[in-house]
Amino acid sequence: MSALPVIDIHTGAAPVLRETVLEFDQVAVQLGGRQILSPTSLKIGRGEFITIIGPSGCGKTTLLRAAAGFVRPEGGAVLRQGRLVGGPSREVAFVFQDYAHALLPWRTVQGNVELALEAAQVPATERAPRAQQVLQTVGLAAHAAKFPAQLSGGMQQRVQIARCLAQQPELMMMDEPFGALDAMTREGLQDELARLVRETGLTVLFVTHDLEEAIYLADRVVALRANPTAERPSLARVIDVNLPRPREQLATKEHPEFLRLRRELYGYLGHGHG
Ligand SMILES: Nc1ncnc2c1ncn2[C@@H]1O[C@H](COP(=O)(O)OP(=O)(O)OP(=O)(O)O)[C@@H](O)[C@H]1O
Repeated sequence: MSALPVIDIHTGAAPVLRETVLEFDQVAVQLGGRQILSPTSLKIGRGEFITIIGPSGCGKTTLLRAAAGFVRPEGGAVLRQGRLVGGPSREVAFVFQDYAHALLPWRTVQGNVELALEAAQVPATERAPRAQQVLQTVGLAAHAAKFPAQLSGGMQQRVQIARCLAQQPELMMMDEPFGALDAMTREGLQDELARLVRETGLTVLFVTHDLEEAIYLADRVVALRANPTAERPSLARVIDVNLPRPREQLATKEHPEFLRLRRELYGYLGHGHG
């Protein structure tokens, strides 16, 4: 099993080796007769937080869908733990931007979380305590009996995240999960997610249009390019974010390294250079 050298920014200890959990090996995807992803290679280590940025339509969602086995590449391969990804698996959870449609409105918060446990054929008697435990983790234990429509957008998104955690996935794919939320709620959820990832050791691929969010959350930021060609492939940049953790909204975003990264990546969100 290959491994990536990584500086352990949590402890400041000597470089550690991370086992590769997901590998894109020359992955190429065409949709509607158009090349969306040109051959893209990337190795992702266990517990890494990868954010993906790039202009609209450059294939960010497509990359997540290929990783989850929803899209079959016509070139190259996606490997999970060294094994070819042939289709969807419970080891990979998906969090969508549109929480309102992701949750079942006629089920309570707890009922929505239990859905993941039903799908995994967890015995009925174990479902309630496990759902309650996950709801505790995301701070929603007191709201277990409510219905989604009785919750704020941020809380509904936490229910969706709780449902994914209940699935006990290895990888979490998050497609602009906080895109529809107001700035305050969004920042709160960013910090909560960073904590959850630290505690669970989950590996996350997170698509966002928000450059600050991308840097704030990431161990590495992956910048994709639209309309790839042989000379200008999909993978524009992969940038290490060596900001200390745990991060803080004000202190981290004022850190000189944060500002340097922000300047460096600005061009890749359609501001002219890419
Ligand atoms: N099933 C499909 N058939 C044909 N074309 C598709 C299909 N799915 C996506 N596309 C096209 O592929 C391109 C990449 O889509 P994708 O959703 O991956 O981009 P994205 O970078 O996530 O975009 P956005 O930032 O706007 O969400 C887009 O031009 C989209 O219209």
